[in-house]
Amino acid sequence: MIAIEVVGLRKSYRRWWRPGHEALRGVDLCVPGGSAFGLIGPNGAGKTTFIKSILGIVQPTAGTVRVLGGSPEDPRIRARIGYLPERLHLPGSWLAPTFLATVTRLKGMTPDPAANQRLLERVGLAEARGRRIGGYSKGMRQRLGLAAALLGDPELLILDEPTDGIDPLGRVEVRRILQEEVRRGATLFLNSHLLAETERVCDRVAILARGQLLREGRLEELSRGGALWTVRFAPGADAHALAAAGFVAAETEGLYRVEAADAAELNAALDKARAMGALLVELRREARDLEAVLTSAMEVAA
Ligand SMILES: Nc1ncnc2c1ncn2[C@@H]1O[C@H](COP(=O)(O)OP(=O)(O)OP(=O)(O)O)[C@@H](O)[C@H]1O
Repeated sequence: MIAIEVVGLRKSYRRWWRPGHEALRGVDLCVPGGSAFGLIGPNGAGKTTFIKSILGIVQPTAGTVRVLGGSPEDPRIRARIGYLPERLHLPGSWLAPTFLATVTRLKGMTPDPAANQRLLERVGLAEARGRRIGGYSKGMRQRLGLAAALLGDPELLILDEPTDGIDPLGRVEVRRILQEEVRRGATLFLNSHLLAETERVCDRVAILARGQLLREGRLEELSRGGALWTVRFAPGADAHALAAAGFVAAETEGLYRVEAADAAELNAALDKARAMGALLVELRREARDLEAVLTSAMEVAA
């Protein structure tokens, strides 16, 4: 099943006093059901516009959007989605249980006080349930927003910066909740500027910049694309000769790094090493972290 299918999505924000700004410039994207999908990109890339478009909050200028097999404007589809917006507007004079009960009703479900209490416990707000929301800290408001998104075990969770304002230990808890949701079978669509968070939670990633998709794919494939290899030779290898063949000695004895764009280049380098008596005992490609993947995608696009 495909959870989100977007074809040729464009969005121009028009203001009467200046020409329209094109926030999305022809985005095609397919998010498989059950995946944990991370959208990353620099400020102003169009990530929030993309999220609002797939939720039907923003009307696309062109293109088609299908979510859970239907239109995001269909209330029956919306009821199957849990959404945490980037900017939360919460009623300050309310208590958290009242807020959750109201959101439950708005989603067309019957409020279940016991289930909502468990949800507040799950997001770490059990002790704050008797306090007015207006007195909550930014992180607490964010936790409440997450609880609202989780109401009714939605099939698709769309979270825009879910850990914004949440302290480091709280982030670990949120990450655990997101992982539990994916294990339950929910599809997760996450926009986070914390790359380490996306890296830990998501199995697929898309990079958006200046309204266009630069890269998309499985995280392990995107991070594999590097040309750097770590090689271990058996003790006794001639370091000087290896250096001349392009093998740079690493911190640990016997370990070397070599750059090779493809299998042919790598094997040519290894043949040279073996010809000088070096015996290969270990070989692995250096994985790039998400920051390196993003940086290189941005450099290529520049
Ligand atoms: N309502 C709006 N009216 C006019 N321009 C807008 C509006 N919303 C967003 N934009 C513009 O569209 C572009 C994309 O904005 P968007 O908020 O989607 O980016 P983003 O990737 O979510 O950014 P950030 O990471 O900083 O939150 C920006 O240039 C922004 O100024």
